[in-house]
Amino acid sequence: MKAAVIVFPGSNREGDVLRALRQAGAEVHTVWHAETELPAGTDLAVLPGGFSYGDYLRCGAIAGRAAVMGAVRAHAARGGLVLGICNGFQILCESGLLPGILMRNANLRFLCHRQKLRVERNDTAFTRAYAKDQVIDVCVAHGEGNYFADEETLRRIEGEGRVAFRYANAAGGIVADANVNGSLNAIAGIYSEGLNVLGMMPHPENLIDDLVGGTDGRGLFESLVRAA
Ligand SMILES: NC(=O)CC[C@H](N)C(=O)O
Repeated sequence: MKAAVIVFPGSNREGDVLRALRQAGAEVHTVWHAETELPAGTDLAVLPGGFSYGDYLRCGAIAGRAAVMGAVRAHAARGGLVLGICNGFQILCESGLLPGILMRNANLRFLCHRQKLRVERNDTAFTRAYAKDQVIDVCVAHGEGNYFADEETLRRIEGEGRVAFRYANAAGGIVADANVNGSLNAIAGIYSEGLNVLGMMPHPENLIDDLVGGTDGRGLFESLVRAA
């Protein structure tokens, strides 16, 4: 599997996601935001976490209009896989590749801690290595992760089974206490209509090694390598 990790000025998780992809067996290339093409034969484009363009305007707003996004959009339109994590999710929403928007966390604080997620479905390229409704441990690290969409969009996303992950408690319960940033319907990640684009706020790439606290994040990268 060939993956292209896009780097913007201010990205800071590109090394983490590169390591997670390599560990799962992918061939990984980094691509600077000013490029207008992805490496030939790219299966997966990854928008990593960070603070692209210093989070000016809104997180991801400037990166969403970067030159490389034309190539990412074309890749997605061909059915190619795209993964956006945290700032990457914000960029996907800002570029129109995914519906809705990420607002300031409800408590107006930057959140940085471990968090449980419920895997809503396991029949996509991103989640085959997990069980449906499995509760996984991930890390959250964001100031603007409060997912919002208008009523009709939300109904469509839910109706089409496009919620990938929800913030949950350890038993998989979707409860107010677990919804750390106030997202609508506790949404932590969503798919595109074709299920080939995934944007998610938490960081699975930061739990891929027992040495740093766990390996629940590995399944996502293993699923992608298997799918490709
Ligand atoms: N870790 C990240 O990608 C952070 C995303 C963004 N800068 C925020 O604070 O919301």
